[in-house]
Amino acid sequence: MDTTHIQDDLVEVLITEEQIQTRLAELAAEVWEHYEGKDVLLVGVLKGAVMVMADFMRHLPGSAPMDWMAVSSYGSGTKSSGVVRILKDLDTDITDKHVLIVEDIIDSGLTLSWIRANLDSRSPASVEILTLLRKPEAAKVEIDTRWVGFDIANEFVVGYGLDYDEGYRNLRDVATLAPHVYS
Ligand SMILES: O=P(O)(O)OC[C@H]1O[C@H](OP(=O)(O)OP(=O)(O)O)[C@H](O)[C@@H]1O
Ligand code: HPA
Ligand SMILES: [Mg+2]
Repeated sequence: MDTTHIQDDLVEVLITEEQIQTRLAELAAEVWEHYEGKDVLLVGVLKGAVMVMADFMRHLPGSAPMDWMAVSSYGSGTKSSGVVRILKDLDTDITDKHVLIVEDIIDSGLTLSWIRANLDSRSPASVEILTLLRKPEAAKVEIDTRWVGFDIANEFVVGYGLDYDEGYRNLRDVATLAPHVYS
């Protein structure tokens, strides 16, 4: 394990742990109201969405199942390759189910637009998207996203599940990474 202190590799905290929790609680209330009387399956996208899923679902007032897909498009760099690979598929048959995709970030949008098309092809009752972060200036494709936690500037961020080269996911806040780390 790297024993350098994580804070030394950061430029600035953009969103604090407290801000994240407050926003996730608001979103959970909206989502619960939206699906009133319906069963919804939460689909997380590994690995980045682990923290969002864990905290978001605990703000829901009632029970909801979760499932996971693992895809990768970023590898070890800071730019999306645009080539999405399924590393792990859902365990659940989503035919006729209401699906809510839970994501950490929409950057270029390439990953989610691919996932959404893939899930749509399985004849679910509905598919909606919730993302903690979105970078409007980085969008390469438009994505219909019903719930967004925070719109952020077009900078590479880490923490709260988001990695650079698999590191920094355990940072509790969302922060910008110092260029010395990746240049
Ligand atoms: O909108 P995009 O430009 O496609 O980028 C967003 C995707 O990139 C990251 O995943 P990554 O491929 O790094 O996998 P990870 O979640 O395991 O870190 C992130 O978690 C999103 O899934
Ligand atoms: O800004 C980012 N940080 C970490 N992972 C990412 N995947 C897409 N954008 C980002
Ligand atoms: Mg990543």
